[in-house]
Amino acid sequence: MATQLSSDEREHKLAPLLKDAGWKLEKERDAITKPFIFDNFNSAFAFMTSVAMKAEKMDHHPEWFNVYNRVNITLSTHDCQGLSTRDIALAAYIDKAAAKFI
Ligand SMILES: C[C@H](O)[C@H](O)[C@H]1CNC2=NC(N)=NC(=O)C2=N1
Repeated sequence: MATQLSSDEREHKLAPLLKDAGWKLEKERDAITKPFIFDNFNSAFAFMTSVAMKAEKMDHHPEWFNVYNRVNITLSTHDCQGLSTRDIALAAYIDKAAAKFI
């Protein structure tokens, strides 16, 4: 069972994503969000496919919204109603995957 990030994890694992990697905390709940822009729909969907495969392996799924070349992603852990280390791990994968398709 996932548990919410501790204050130590927020300081050492979450803060770098917010400071350096373009993720933002949502205002109304404990979640992080980031917009991605690709050259076209094909690249956006290839990226989404890569993230979808990883999400299935992790049994941890993004909330996302796609229009043509834009993908807005929100991460949070429903099981603990907030951010967990699973979101940190998926965010790291997402940033790596995006770099291949942007
Ligand atoms: C039953 C299944 O393991 C759970 O519902 C998984 C699936 N994917 C999930 N994804 C996310 N983002 N949060 C969860 O708590 C979660 N739980």
